[in-house]
Amino acid sequence: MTRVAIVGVAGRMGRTLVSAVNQDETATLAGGIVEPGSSLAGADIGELAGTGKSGVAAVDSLEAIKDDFDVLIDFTAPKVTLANLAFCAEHGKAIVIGTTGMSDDELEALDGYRDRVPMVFAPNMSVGVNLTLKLLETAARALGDEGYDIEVIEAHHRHKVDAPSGTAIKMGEVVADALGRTLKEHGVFERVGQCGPRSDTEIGFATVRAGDIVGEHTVMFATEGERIEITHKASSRMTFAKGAVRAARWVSSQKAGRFDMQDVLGLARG
Ligand SMILES: NC(=O)C1=CN([C@@H]2O[C@H](COP(=O)(O)OP(=O)(O)OC[C@H]3O[C@@H](n4cnc5c(N)ncnc54)[C@H](OP(=O)(O)O)[C@@H]3O)[C@@H](O)[C@H]2O)C=CC1
Ligand SMILES: O=C(O)C1=N[C@H](C(=O)O)C[C@H](O)C1
Repeated sequence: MTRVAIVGVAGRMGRTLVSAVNQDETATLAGGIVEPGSSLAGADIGELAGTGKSGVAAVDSLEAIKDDFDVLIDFTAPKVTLANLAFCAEHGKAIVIGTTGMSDDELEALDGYRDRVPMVFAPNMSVGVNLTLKLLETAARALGDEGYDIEVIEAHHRHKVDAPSGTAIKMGEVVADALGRTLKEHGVFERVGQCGPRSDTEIGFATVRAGDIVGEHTVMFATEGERIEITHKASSRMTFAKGAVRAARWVSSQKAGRFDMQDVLGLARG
């Protein structure tokens, strides 16, 4: 049994994760953490998630449950995640990180833990998106140098705080990498006013924020006379949560290292 604790347990993903751990026979709910000082500390995390009483009370510090869990699942915010990584390094815990929107400095700080913590870090834990990344690599290799313009379009709910989504950036990186380009040089994240025609090699990003959209991503390869669109649509957060629980199980038997969902799913390059 993998003993799992969930940070941000009252959040959209936190509540879905409680439900996903409950449905998994190989994982057990060992703790739920809310923000320090939160009025939800002490509440039953099953009741918070709407799945019924679990007998596990939310706490507002990891210290309080440090002996109770093996793997932390963290879908919160960059600064919170980095603090939790430091805790995991100090206490010999593994971690699954779904948090997106990290700056370059924050990503560098996260990477600094790769020799001290077994971690899975992925902007999207769904099986479908991770397979889509493979399809994109193939499409980019076949089309990218043949005069096809590449654009990444994503849509999410009105509450999302980072843009473009971590998944959109990852999709852009996969395509750029397959073509020997970088997003630093070729990514175009804003077009407004007299911005001129697109260049042949740029990879453009467009963002929609509206209503309750769970998460949709399209990569478009367009040329004179045709376009190909590769689209993934998530209709339930459960797809991310199930992936995260699968990652928790997988990472619990790994040594220190930075892994992603391609490793968990056996899709990584050989
Ligand atoms: N990798 C993937 O597959 C996916 C990644 N995500 C990413 O996960 C992250 C969270 O998304 P979502 O669940 O929608 O966001 P929410 O805002 O709903 O949830 C975040 C939760 O973290 C809590 N929190 C903030 N600070 C702390 C702290 N110090 N200790 C404990 N809890 C804390 C927040 O509490 P409060 O509200 O009180 O501030 C909130 O409940 C985002 O970065 C999102 O992009 C989302 C879906 C899938
Ligand atoms: O914030 C979300 O909701 C999501 N965030 C992730 C991202 O930024 O890519 C993954 C998913 O699309 C939902």
